[in-house]
Amino acid sequence: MAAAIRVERLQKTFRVKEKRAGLRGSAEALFRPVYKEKLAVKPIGFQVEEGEILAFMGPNGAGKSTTIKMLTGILHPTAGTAEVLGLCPWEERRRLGFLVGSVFGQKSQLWYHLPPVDSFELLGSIYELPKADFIRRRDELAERFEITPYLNTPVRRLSLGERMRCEIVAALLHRPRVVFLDEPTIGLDVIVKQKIRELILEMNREEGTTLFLTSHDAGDIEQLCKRAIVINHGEIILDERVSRMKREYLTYKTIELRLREVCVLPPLPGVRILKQTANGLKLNVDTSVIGMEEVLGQLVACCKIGDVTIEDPPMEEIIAKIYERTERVADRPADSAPLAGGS
Ligand SMILES: Nc1ncnc2c1ncn2[C@@H]1O[C@H](COP(=O)(O)OP(=O)(O)OP(=O)(O)O)[C@@H](O)[C@H]1O
Repeated sequence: MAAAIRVERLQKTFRVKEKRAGLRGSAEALFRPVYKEKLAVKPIGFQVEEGEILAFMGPNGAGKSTTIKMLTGILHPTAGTAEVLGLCPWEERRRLGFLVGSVFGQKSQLWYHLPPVDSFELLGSIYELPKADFIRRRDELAERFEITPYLNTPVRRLSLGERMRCEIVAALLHRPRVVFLDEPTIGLDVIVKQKIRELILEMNREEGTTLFLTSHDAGDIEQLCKRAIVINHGEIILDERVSRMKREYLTYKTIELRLREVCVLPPLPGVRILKQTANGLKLNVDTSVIGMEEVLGQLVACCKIGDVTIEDPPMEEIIAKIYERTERVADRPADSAPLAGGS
């Protein structure tokens, strides 16, 4: 399989003004600014195969967006090389634009006061799509992403989930071979998140699109990706198959229940009660010990449930576990198995 994305020793340093304390410090900084270097992305390297869905995950400020911006040609790196579909993103940005798409969960590419159909029209012209092809593609995507009813509604009146589906359609109009999705499910509720994930998977299956996905959400990674790269402080700390990651780092979930009456849960191995009130129960489930189906089955059998939410461990905890294990591996003899399994 060919590589869709190839990155070698890619690095980005920002020059930032140093902050100084107090009023006097602020005045001095205004007239005699002192700059310092901020290493946002340390030299990193990886490859993404064509048709692969790669999760690029990490906590706030880890360097995910900076990496995506370099791979889409928005930012020039300080050093290193990258190729996306054989093109250098920052030198051949225009050509690359015809081959890749991007969705930024926190930044819209749709005109806020206009209906999506107008933004699509404009994008169709930018991508030089022949009129008939454009209309066929737009209508096919609108149907698949179930946005036909909102095509003529101004974006400002759409819910976040509706807008996100329109954003993805906008990114796919020109049949890109690689799509960068930066936090595509941020701020969405569980059901809408699930829908967006299904649509993303369908797009990969049906069109063979390579997907580069950043997310804080362990659920996105578990459900969408086979491989994940974890970045922290601008450095890749893990490049691993998601199945293995799930076994080693995503080993618990939190279940929160709203109850209609008091519930007495029998002791279950791997299940710890975090909090219990007359009408609520919060549990920690170690999924390496007990399956979620079994726990949910027991809960349904024993309790009158009003509502249930299931949460993945926060990213910070996953990172802490990775470091913990890295340290343990570093203590092992040199001939033992490496931490990063790659793809
Ligand atoms: N234009 C910029 N000028 C100076 N520093 C920047 C700039 N853009 C990003 N940074 C810094 O670089 C580091 C990496 O930022 P980046 O936005 O890539 O992180 P991220 O992993 O995408 O985080 P988040 O999940 O919060 O979006 C951060 O410390 C950030 O403050």
